[in-house]
Amino acid sequence: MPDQQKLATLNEQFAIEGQLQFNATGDLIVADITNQHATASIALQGAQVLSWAAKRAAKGSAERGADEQQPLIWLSDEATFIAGKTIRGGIPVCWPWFGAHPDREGYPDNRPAHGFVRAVVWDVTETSTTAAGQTNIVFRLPQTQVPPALWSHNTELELHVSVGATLELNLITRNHGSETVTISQALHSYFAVSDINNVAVKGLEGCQFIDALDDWQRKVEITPICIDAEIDRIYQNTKPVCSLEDKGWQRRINIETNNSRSTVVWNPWIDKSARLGDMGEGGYLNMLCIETGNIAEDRVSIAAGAEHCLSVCYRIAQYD
Ligand SMILES: O=P(O)(O)OC[C@H]1O[C@H](O)[C@H](O)[C@@H](O)[C@@H]1O
Repeated sequence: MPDQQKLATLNEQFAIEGQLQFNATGDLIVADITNQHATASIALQGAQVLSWAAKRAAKGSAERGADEQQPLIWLSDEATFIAGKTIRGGIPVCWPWFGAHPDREGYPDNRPAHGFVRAVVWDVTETSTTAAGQTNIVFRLPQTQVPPALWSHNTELELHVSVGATLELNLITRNHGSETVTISQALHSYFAVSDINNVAVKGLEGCQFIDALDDWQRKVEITPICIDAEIDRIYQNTKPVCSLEDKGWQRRINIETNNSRSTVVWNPWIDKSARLGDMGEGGYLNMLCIETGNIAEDRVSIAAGAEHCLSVCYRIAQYD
């Protein structure tokens, strides 16, 4: 159970009647959002979006619900909501490094994969609504959650989430120090799919990728990507739009990005799912990660006093 006093204070300060409320899920506090467009939930731990689903079109309307309410985001049946433990699914924030720490040599193994911000509790600093009926929430990483042994730079990190007819995320890194800071980062979105055998990723054709499953070799993508085995690739210098086509659910998810040069495509398939242990029975069949970020050669340098905003907008469209 989370701290009841903290939960009450959050609701007093930031709840929006009929739209946004803070609730307990396991050990964690979650912001539950509902508005005319969609429902969503976001854990304060990691500022991790856990769900988003569009609302059905009004009854009697000729317009078909954009996706017939299939969820956008996949969350494992075996996800746990335990303080300090990463949650399998949703949209984890990977920062200030993606994957293993870049300086693996000589460090004890206490540098968590994908950085340290996904397993700590963020503050809520602002909630609001817009005339178009969107609900916005801003999270900030508290300085007290930055382990100096892992990150000694004077930076500030915020995640702005907008829940409306689309789901939008803006990850802002501000460099308050006196030296340039270099980060790699990703919004590690797990998408729900009807069946992994029904999907294709389009828009990465022509891009170079690093194949993490083939000795980190550099290769070039030729065709849209269909998945029938484990896949773990970091596409570099990608375009600002790619899409996930799902024949089973007759929908396309457009992934529109800004200030993102890398796209990761990941599905652990059978053996790695067994190793991970929290994917759920057959979970790999119903998810695909397409992650928006800046990784490897695409990592970002932020000058003293400057800021960087990594943005993504997920939009559900008809399958064609
Ligand atoms: O198990 P995690 O630390 O959450 O990482 C899950 C996955 O994240 C990314 O997609 C990486 O490319 C994969 O190599 C990794 O297995």
